[in-house]
Order: sequence, then C-alpha cells, then structure tokens
Amino acid sequence: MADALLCRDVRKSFGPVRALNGTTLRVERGTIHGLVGENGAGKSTLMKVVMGEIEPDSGRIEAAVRPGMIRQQLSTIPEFSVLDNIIFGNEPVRRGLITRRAAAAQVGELMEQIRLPLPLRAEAALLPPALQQRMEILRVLYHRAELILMDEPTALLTPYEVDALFDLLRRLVAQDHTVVFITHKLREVEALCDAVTVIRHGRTTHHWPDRSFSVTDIAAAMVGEGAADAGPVHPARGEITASDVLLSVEVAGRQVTVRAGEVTGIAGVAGNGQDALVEHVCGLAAHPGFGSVALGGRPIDHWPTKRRRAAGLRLIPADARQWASAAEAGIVDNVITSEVAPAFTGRFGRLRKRAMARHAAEVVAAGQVVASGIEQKAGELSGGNLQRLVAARELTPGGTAVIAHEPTRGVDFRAARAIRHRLRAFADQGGATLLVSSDLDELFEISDRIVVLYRGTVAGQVARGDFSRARLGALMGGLAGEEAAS
Ligand SMILES: Nc1ncnc2c1ncn2[C@@H]1O[C@H](COP(=O)(O)OP(=O)(O)OP(=O)(O)O)[C@@H](O)[C@H]1O
Repeated sequence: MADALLCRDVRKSFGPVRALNGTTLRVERGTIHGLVGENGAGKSTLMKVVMGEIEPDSGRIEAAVRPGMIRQQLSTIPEFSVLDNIIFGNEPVRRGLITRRAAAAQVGELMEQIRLPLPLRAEAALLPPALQQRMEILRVLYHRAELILMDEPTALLTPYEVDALFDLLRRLVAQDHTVVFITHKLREVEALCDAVTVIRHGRTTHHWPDRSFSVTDIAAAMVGEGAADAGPVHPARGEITASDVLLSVEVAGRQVTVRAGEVTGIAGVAGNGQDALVEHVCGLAAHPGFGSVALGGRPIDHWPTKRRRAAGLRLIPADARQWASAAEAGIVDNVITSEVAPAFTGRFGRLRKRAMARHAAEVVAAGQVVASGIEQKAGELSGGNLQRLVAARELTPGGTAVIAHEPTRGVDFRAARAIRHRLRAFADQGGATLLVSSDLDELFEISDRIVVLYRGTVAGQVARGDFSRARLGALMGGLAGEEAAS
C-alpha cells in the first residue's frame, strides 16, 4: 500500500533541548496509526513539523496527501457559528461576498457522507467539547485534508463519546482517509489502531506496521528496558475518626466530606457538576446548588481564593496550561506561589534567589519533570510535563487538602501512576485528597470511597469494598437511587 506520510530522520532542537533526534514515521494510506511515547518524547513537535508550523533542522517529510491537525486545545472561534468555524479561511466567495448557502450545502454533503450531523447555525461556544471536536474534524475535511493528525483527542470525551469518535475514524479510513492518533491510553491504541510507532527521547524506537503489537510491548518500548512499573498503588487503610473531617462541602443538601488520611473520589459522567464543584470549593466561583464549604472545620465561604490557599487548600486543575501556570515565566517563578513566597523573602524584601532555585529543583525532581533547566519557560514544556510540574507544586508539604481535577490528563502512564501515588501519600501523611476524575480505574486505585455526581446532586456513595463498574455505572447513569453512605 502507498504511504500517506513518510518522515525520515527528522531532527529539531530548541536551544539545548533535542525535541526530535532522528525520528522516522511511516504511515500507510487508509490506516489509523497510533503515535505513542512518554511526555516530552517529541510527538507534538513532529506533528507541527508535518503541518509545516516548525521548520526541522534536518530530515525529510513527504506527505502524499494534505495534512490537517486537531489539537488538544481546540481552536474553536466561540462567537462564530458552527458553519463559519468550518469554512473559516476557505469561504466560497462570489462577487466579493461569502456565499453561505453554497457553503452550507457543501458542508451538508460532507456531513451526510461521513454521517456526522451538526447544527450549522448554532453558536460554536454553545457546543459541548465533543461536538466542537466534531466541528474541527469537519473543518479539516472541508479544507480537503486527507491525513488527519489528532493530538490526544479523547482527553475531553466521555466513554460513549470515545466510542462515537472511534466509529467516525473507522468510517473515515474506510473512505481512504488516513489518521495519526496520539494518545497515552494504550487500551485505545489496542482498540483502534492498525499500526503503531513509539518514540522515545525524540527517536523512533519501535514500529509495528500491523496489529502484531500488544499493550505490554508498547509500554515496554515507551519506557525503555528494565524500567517497567510494578502494580497499582495500594491505598493504606488507616483508622479514621469522624472528628478528623478536613474538607467538606454541601452538594444539593448532602455533605461530601474528606477526612484526614482519606482519598474521596468524585465520579460522574462529564458535565454533571464536577467543574462547578471544583470552582465552588476553591472559591473561583460560587454556584447555586452547592452550599457551605469548610476547611479544617472552619467555614471558608466568604474567603477569597488566596486566603483559602494560604490556609492549605491546594488545586491541581484539569488544564494546567490555562489555569495554573504563566507561560512566559520560568519554572522557578511558576513554583514560587504566593503562599510559599514569604519563605523565600529575606530582610528588606529581598528575594532569596538561591533558595528559590533549590526549591524549584526539588519540585522538578519530585514531579519527574523533563525540562532543560529550572529557567525554562512553562509555555515551552510539553503538555504532560507542565501537568507534572503543577501536580508536584501543589503536593509539596504544607497543604491541608488537595483537590485534584483530572490530575493525570495528558500525562503518560508512568508519570500518571507517580501522581496517583503522591495523591495517596498526601492523604496517608494526614492530608485530605478529593480526586475528581472521569477515569474509573484511577478512582478505584486510590479512593477510600467514591461519591457519584448526577445532575449536580449526589446520586450515591460507595465504599471501597463495594467498588464495581456495574454499581458505579448505574449511579453515573442516574439509574440507581440513593446508596447507603459509608
Ligand atoms: N517551543 C519550544 N521551546 C523549547 N522547548 C520546546 C518547545 N516545544 C517543545 N519543546 C521541548 O521539546 C520536547 C518535546 O516536546 P513535545 O511537546 O513534542 O512532547 P510530546 O511528546 O508531545 O509530550 P506530551 O505527551 O507531554 O504532550 C520537550 O522536552 C519540550 O520541552
């Protein structure tokens, strides 16, 4: 079969960082090709080279068809209609005017061809992430791309939406399109991909041109010889007394509590109140339906976010790039947050630069952040490495309670395990961990109990001994009534 894409011995350095160091990628036409590797391996950089956004230092790129890319951070123009988003940059024009009707007809044909209906007149901002992603897929197809590059496309999707995306991608390759699929979820590679390439430190280490791979083979190729992980993190089951409640929040009349030494998981299909819960507890926004928040037994409802942080409330947000880092600032400035700053301020307000650097280096080491140095700008870190940095910063000693909202999104499997381990350790050392996650395996691994949110209310609570997919699934789908709290 012919190649849709051939990247040969591609090299690209950013200053001292060798992002690509002889990467080769061969993608057959009409296939779904998995591209995997640890955080910072060079996957996104390679895709940017293919798109012509980054000039490689050396190497060859041969694309037999036009490439189009769908990024982790969607490029939706919120105030535009769905149609205008799709045709943006390639609008059909007659006598100097955009002919929307002709465009709508063309897009309508495309939607029919790939069985992907969308409300073209709707304002794009109103679409949920899964539909915005479909809109982007339509956009690249409308722009005549036949090689679709997708960077972690399932990160924001619910399990049903993932199935729908996979069906769509299969339909596309049946129509002679080609897909390069970047993911950290090896089960997705197993379910979807016809071939796989693994890159490690900017170099291609393994390539399976067909489905002869196994998840274990891929994991081993990603991390290198002898570096495979042990099993899951085991939660410590200490004696917990009711007086030790460190964090509590009222959710539609029910108390959700996290005691010292405990990990409370929050499960639910995305969009059932998880974002609002996190914002409410951290003081980023007050949401009706949620009531009083207490930290260490004290109500903190009227405290601004800064005071909550000073009192030991930590947050690992789902999107570290947007909410928890300053892209233009270096790692040191990103880890010296306002609560720790006094410890690094000497007499006459002078900054203790050496101590700051030491602290930053410790956070980088604890989080296993791959960076060229502690002065590297946060905006230059790969997505997964930035998430690692923020997780490590928030889990440094001194915290009372941590809210971890999809803390391992975009993080490779080894680093994800390390983050879960640290969330568990934070609790074991006397803190309270509230883990909000759409990943049931993650919740099962470290939670002492799981609270299920459904339409902004508590659908039920399940204690560790009673965890099962069936039970959680029923609560998440609104099919089961109240479960006994434990
Ligand atoms: N503009 C840049 N300036 C400096 N360094 C960069 C820049 N872009 C990427 N890098 C570095 O290049 C390396 C590869 O990054 P890249 O984003 O390609 O990794 P990735 O495999 O996509 O990782 P992730 O799984 O975390 O998204 C990283 O070490 C990163 O810090």
